[in-house]
Amino acid sequence: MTPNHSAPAPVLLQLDRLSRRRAGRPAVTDLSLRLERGQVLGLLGVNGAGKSTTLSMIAGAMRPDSGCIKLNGSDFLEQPELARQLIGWLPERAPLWPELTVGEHLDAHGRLRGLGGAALREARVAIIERLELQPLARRLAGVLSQGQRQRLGLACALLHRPALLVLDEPANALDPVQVAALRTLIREQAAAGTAVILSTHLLAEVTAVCDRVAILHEGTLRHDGPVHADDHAALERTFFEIAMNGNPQPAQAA
Ligand SMILES: Nc1ncnc2c1ncn2[C@@H]1O[C@H](COP(=O)(O)OP(=O)(O)OP(=O)(O)O)[C@@H](O)[C@H]1O
Repeated sequence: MTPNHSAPAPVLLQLDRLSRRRAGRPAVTDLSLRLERGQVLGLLGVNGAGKSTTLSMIAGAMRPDSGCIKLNGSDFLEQPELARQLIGWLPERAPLWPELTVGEHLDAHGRLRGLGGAALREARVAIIERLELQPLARRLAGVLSQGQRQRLGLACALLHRPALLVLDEPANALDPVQVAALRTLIREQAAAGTAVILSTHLLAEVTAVCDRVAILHEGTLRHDGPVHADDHAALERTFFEIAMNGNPQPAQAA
């Protein structure tokens, strides 16, 4: 067999021993993870396992108590503007201004990310078309359905073509048609080189779109390994074993 001498894919995101306490209790402890360009990582764990806390730290919305985050090789905590440029974040509850229209949201998000003029107009047109938001463009966010709000949040996260997409339960409130469209969108982003972290409670989403899965339990990493699209049962076994028993095995390197 010919040895594979190709260089490893470049690491985009590196978490090194990240810890954060919330309300006086450990929410995330000593978390280390790496993510390469074009990779889709599923983040699983039971309620309260630390997924949203982890994603908030990665998105730059919450500072870790200790540990290091590197984005594109740079210390992200010392350069918070990196988060605005390189990351698109869909939080668990996308914060929207009810009195702004869908189009105005996209403009505001674009400006926050440094887009303006023709670049902003072009990005807005592209994302409205891609997420089929044309019929909603002039509608106020305050009158959108939950699923429509989620799609607007996704559009805001994608508008500036981030290198890293951080999605916290993105399938929440989406109908089955939109869930299928979301899967296609995530794979499309990965094929274009975007790294994606996807927190979800839906194991089927992980099997369908993720290359790798990390499972948290009580704030610590209990599993980090590849996802086998043809073996959903293996993912279920690993997930439930960790959910029920904590972790009988040390975390595996991907
Ligand atoms: N606003 C908050 N104030 C205080 N503690 C919080 C807050 N939000 C979360 N926590 C605590 O931090 C820990 C991790 O919670 P986190 O929301 O990160 O978990 P999660 O895996 O995203 O859960 P879920 O699946 O329910 O969304 C939990 O112990 C939780 O009680």
